Amino acid sequence: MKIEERRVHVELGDRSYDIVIGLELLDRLGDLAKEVGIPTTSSCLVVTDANVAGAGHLEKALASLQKAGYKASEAVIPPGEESKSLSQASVLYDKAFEAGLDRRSAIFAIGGGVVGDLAGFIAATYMRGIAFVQVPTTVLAHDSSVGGKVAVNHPKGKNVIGAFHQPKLVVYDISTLGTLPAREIRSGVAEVIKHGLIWDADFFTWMEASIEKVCSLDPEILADLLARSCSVKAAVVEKDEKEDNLRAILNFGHTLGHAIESLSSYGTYTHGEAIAIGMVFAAELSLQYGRIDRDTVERIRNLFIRTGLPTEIPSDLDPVELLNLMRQDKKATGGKLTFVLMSAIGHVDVVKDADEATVLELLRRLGRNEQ
Ligand SMILES: NC(=O)c1ccc[n+]([C@@H]2O[C@H](COP(=O)([O-])OP(=O)(O)OC[C@H]3O[C@@H](n4cnc5c(N)ncnc54)[C@H](O)[C@@H]3O)[C@@H](O)[C@H]2O)c1
Ligand SMILES: O=C(O)C(=O)C[C@@H](O)[C@H](O)[C@H](O)COP(=O)(O)O
Ligand SMILES: [Zn+2]
Repeated sequence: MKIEERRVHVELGDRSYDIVIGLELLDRLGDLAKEVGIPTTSSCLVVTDANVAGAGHLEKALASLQKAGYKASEAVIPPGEESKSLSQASVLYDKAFEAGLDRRSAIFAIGGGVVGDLAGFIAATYMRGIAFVQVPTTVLAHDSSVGGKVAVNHPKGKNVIGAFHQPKLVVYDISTLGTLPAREIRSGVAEVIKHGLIWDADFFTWMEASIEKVCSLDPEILADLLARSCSVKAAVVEKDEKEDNLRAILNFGHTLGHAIESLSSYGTYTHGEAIAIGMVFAAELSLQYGRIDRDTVERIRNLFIRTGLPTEIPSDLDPVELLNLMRQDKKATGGKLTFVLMSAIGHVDVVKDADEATVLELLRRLGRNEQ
């Protein structure tokens, strides 16, 4: 099967790059890297996880890089959020030295958000920063591969040790999504829905009409969907690369979502599942503030339910502990609770001093599954 390749440009001056979306792009990875000027004269390192390697995607990527003249070494990390750690970063620095990477070398991140965030963090810091190429292999990674946020986790919180380091190129081979478990497809769709909710009401309405087709991975529909979702992300990042203000809207649903991930030790919910719960909570809080009506909240909840995502706050998570974690969120300053709240579908604002009593009451009520 053939589809027309889509390209989304991210305009950031001398840090600009393209997101190339299409089928069987791994076979062209080496040539695409050469086109953006990554030299073949220095060694490169391909980072992936064991599931992605086991699905055959690493082998393809290595073959393509070698065919294009790159001397490529590999580093395969254990799958899962636990790998986004300083100890795993240390293992990768050792690999980078062993592979002889120099300041003109590049790192290729082939995988989901975990691989992309971790490998990007190594690229941002090894020898004070070298080039990297994002090769997303999950639906969710349409978000993580774009925008340059790279990080590892710390016991104090998610993504709290990190940097802004833009990739040179994003190669999104949607053929790789064929081996992705169904749960991970749904998880990634949560960030797509987020992009509609924060920026593009028509996109959200289109998702309501097409959600079943989206989850069935029809390549044409998928390519359109991912290009449109990446375009929202690119538009926001172009306006505010380092999250001085506007970029915080990309954190819609993440104040509670990150707290849920952290309190459940990153083991129970995927990132997409946690932020789906967080987005429904943010919609409910927006309703409490009189910013949107009940029908809008239910429209949002229904789309998540139809996607197969959770929407209820887990009753085993203590609301007070969730609140404490939300106070430490990166968006919060002076310990004040910060939420991204809606004023309509497609429109959100950052609210910097949400009332703690209101938030706690809502956490308690929704944790008992009352509406
Ligand atoms: N940097 C950002 O802007 C940003 C944005 C969103 C999310 N994130 C981060 O991304 C991470 C979540 O990313 P994710 O959902 O992609 O998780 P992930 O990287 O853990 O991938 C999900 C699972 O799918 C497996 N997998 C990946 N590709 C596969 C394929 N093609 N075939 C078979 N299995 C495959 C992985 O091994 C893993 O088990 C979180 O750490 C989150 O914080 C970062
Ligand atoms: O790119 C951004 O900015 C985002 O907020 C995108 C989020 O989907 C993503 O989960 C990001 O990693 C969260 O950033 P953080 O700064 O809250 O850790
Ligand atoms: Zn996210």
